[in-house]
Amino acid sequence: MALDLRGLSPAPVTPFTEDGAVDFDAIQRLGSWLGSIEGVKSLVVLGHAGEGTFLTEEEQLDVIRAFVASTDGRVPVVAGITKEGNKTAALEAKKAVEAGASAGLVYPSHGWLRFGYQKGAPQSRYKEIYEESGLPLILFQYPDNTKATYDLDTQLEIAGQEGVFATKNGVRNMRRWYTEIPALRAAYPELQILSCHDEYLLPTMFDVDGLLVGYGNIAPELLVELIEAGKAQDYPRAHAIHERLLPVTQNVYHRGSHMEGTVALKWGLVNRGILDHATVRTPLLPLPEGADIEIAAAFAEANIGKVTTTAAV
Ligand SMILES: N[C@@H](CC=O)C(=O)O
Repeated sequence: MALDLRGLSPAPVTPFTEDGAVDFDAIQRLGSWLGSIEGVKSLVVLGHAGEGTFLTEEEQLDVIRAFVASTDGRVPVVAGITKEGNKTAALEAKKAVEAGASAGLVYPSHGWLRFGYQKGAPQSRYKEIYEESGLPLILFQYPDNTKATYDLDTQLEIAGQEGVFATKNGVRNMRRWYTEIPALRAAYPELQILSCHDEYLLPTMFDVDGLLVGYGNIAPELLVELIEAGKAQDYPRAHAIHERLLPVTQNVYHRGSHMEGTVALKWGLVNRGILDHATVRTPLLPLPEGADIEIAAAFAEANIGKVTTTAAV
């Protein structure tokens, strides 16, 4: 029975202490709060929002364990699998299983971003990772404007492989979205389709089973509602949620680069009362002066306040 991600899968940040170590107390606060929200189906760690590739291998495994422990194992943890070679990625997945991960989000091999991929290579990556680790896998579709975006045939072949049960789609090209999502659905009705278009979720909400997003760190309650509205094909309700979120979306995701979004997410969590500060690891840099004040104003405008559940404090 495949893991059910038909709802919200936030990609939690990795909190750090002010001197740069992984902050396990903050992971406990963040994970237990997110995991307590109805509609949250998994926590996806070690992705971009989680600064996964900025952690040592030992820290990566500790982070998986800590997020599993934060919900007493009730909410499955999905681990980002990011190593460049198939063999190294497969071993990474195997260790993630040992640390308690229930599924893996497989990133494209980094070099493909610059050079593109050989036909068949992405399929071999998923196959080798699954064969070595047995970890159920999520197909990760990168944006159309990168060379690591998979054409439809490649996606269909990966989606049909043993062990692949979901896709996280961030293609950011609606022409492709409108043809490729229906084609994936028609070929594999059981494939779980998740959008990750953090910076403009609304247009994708009516075709998906859920969201796998960094945005889920800071406004999980409203995103769960947005998913429900999308599934009900209730455009006015979805649009109203989008409008309410807009100041936050603009201040977190409509920034200079998507990388800044991760830093902004941490400021968002400061506003929610989950983090005390927004320390990140380089090459991420602090946001320009004043951004924290603008983010706080955006949360106030959207009427998103501090978390009050006892699990979080
Ligand atoms: N929304 C982003 C998050 C990065 O992992 C994406 O499109 O993948």
